[in-house]
Amino acid sequence: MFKFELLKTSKDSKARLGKITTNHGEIETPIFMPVGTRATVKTMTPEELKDIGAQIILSNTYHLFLRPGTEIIEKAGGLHKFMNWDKPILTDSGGFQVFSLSDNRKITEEGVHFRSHIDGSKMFISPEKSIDIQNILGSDIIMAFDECAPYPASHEYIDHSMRRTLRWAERCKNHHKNVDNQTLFGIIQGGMYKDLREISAKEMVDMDFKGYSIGGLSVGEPIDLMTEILDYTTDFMPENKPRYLMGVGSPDYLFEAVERGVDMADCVLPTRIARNGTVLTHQGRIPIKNAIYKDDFSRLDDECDCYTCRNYSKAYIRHLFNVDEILGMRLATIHNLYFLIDMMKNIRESIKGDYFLEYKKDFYKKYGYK
Ligand SMILES: CC(C)(C)OC(=O)NCc1c[nH]c2nc(N)[nH]c(=O)c12
Ligand SMILES: [Zn+2]
Repeated sequence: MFKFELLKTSKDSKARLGKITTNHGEIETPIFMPVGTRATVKTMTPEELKDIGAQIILSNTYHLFLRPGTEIIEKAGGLHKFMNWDKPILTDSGGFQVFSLSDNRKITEEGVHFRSHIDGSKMFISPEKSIDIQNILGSDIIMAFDECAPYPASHEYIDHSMRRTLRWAERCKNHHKNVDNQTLFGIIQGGMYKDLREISAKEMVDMDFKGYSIGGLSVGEPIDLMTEILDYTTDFMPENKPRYLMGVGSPDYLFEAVERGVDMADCVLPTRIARNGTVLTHQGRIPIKNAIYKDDFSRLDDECDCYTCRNYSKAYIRHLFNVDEILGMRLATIHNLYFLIDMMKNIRESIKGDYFLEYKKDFYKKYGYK
């Protein structure tokens, strides 16, 4: 089953509070979703994810199709069982990954021919194939197969790509049968062109999906351009359906997205930068490997009460990174994910109490944003 309840919309911005109900549990929005591309949120156990408050995680059609392959996951009884995660899972459709991971790919009306980035073997994914794979994975929310167009790109290229993505979305909708257990979201494309974003949004809304993603943003464009296109696009999206901004996950991008009416976001940022020792704190990012922390016995962030901050010092975590100990990556990941998940909890509280814009201003000032 799938239900989205819009609980409150702010008076002084488009920020809103919602609740999504799925077969595997409820999701309070706005929400940040940790990315577990290959059936694991890197370095974290499911128990640790629950402990930091993760409500839903992402996984990826393209990567799991390549390894371990759908046969193994089917035999395991689906992705929830395979990875021992009994809360909601959202899978991305693989389109984006094909475009960003594999070279010498060929896009045709039928689908995308590409070579596996693992062993170079010839592969093919179509809208129908993507739906079939996601059906085997058994994720609660699945994505239409789209082309996430490169940035920058000409109006002509984006127009052509966006219209093909619309035709692919239609094919996904027609092919998707498991509607009771899996909910298909359409993905709005259109690059940085408002006219194309409007066409994509209106056509997608006409196809009546249960939720909509905004794709093709945070692809390297300046944040002001991202927020301008996002602000324009959300106005064409139905109030009573979730809005999911893909690939967004630094604190400022999340605040800007929520302010413009976005309910869901995902990004590898917090987990990826944690593994190379960049820690998110309320005073901005800190490079924990830096020697200045070698005898600093304070916690990573004096306002954080995550497992890492309650039990370890900067000096210890810097030591772990310095001698390449895996625990360092784990402790930094726990903290970075908790930081964003807790920030989103505070954002939900601020919308509830009608002080979202004030909270954003305070956060930006402390963090060092403009
Ligand atoms: C470069 C990063 C990953 C930061 O952002 C984007 O590319 N943002 C766009 C994006 C992320 N994930 C997607 N999945 C799909 N199906 N389509 C998309 O457009 C995207
Ligand atoms: Zn912490």
